[in-house]
Amino acid sequence: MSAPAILVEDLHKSYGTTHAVRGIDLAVGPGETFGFLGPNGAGKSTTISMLTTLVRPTAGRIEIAGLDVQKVPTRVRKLLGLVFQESTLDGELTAAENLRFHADLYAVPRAQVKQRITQMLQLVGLLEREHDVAGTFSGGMRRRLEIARGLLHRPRVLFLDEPTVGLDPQTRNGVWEHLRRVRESEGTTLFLTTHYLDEAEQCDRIAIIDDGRIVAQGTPDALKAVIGADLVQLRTGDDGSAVRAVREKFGLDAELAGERRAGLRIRAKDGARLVPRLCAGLDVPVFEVSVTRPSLDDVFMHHTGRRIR
Ligand SMILES: Nc1ncnc2c1ncn2[C@@H]1O[C@H](COP(=O)(O)OP(=O)(O)OP(=O)(O)O)[C@@H](O)[C@H]1O
Repeated sequence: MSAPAILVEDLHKSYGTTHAVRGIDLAVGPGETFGFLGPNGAGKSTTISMLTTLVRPTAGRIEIAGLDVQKVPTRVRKLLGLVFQESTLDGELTAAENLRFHADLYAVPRAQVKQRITQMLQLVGLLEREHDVAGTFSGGMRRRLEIARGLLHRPRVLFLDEPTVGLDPQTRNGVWEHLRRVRESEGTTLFLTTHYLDEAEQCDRIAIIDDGRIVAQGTPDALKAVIGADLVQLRTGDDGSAVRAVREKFGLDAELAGERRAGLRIRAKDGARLVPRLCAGLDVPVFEVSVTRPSLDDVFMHHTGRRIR
């Protein structure tokens, strides 16, 4: 059996009295897309910096494709591709020149460089901009060029720290379309940090990180299944008696939404089926109904008591 692409055991990092990472364990399989989801300051960047040999852990162990990051950092670095929050492209070089510079740094065999650059630019949809200066590229194009560059030397793992932060939703979708193609055609393991819920949804598995600890880990569906039920929200003519009726007639867990006249909330397995029965069975007028499936934000709330933002 091949070694996990990433193996982390009891990882810690302190900066003076700030305990940024407080004992993280995880294993990511080859070819998997793994997301690290958490709010600002949760410890995502610190973790990714340790995984990529840029920051020394205070304690713990990291292996990339079976190699110990602290014992053989130089060998590990060759197995990694990096896309960081801040662009590190040279704006005065063309797209192809940026990639060629990287190919030299990573000693990509000369005979392969030209073809590999063409392949990667094609993969991220930038082949026709090959000879344009990177400084003229939009934010989304720059990010795609960085992804191409990160993959050029065929890394085992491509690390992406907040790969679409600051991009508008449409551009973010575009970047993800290309990341999906990367998964399919290159089979690279992707490890990314994000505080966007929709981005986390794209991952095979995610770890939810808060205050330096992983509070939950699994596939997005499995994590949402822990919440177990849809949220049905109603606004009625008399929310108090509606809550009592839902409990007595339907045997369901209902509560007032908080403020006066803010409605009531019911957790139920199949919200859409419940709604017509509720409307028919309640003796008070129903003004508004909504059914929400559990989101990763609900999962975050469930484990931390807070919203991700
Ligand atoms: N070089 C450093 N020196 C001191 N404290 C640091 C350093 N880097 C990070 N920290 C602290 O460690 C904690 C975790 O920060 P980190 O940047 O890893 O979080 P994050 O989840 O990546 O958040 P963001 O998305 O805002 O980057 C924070 O309290 C931060 O202030």
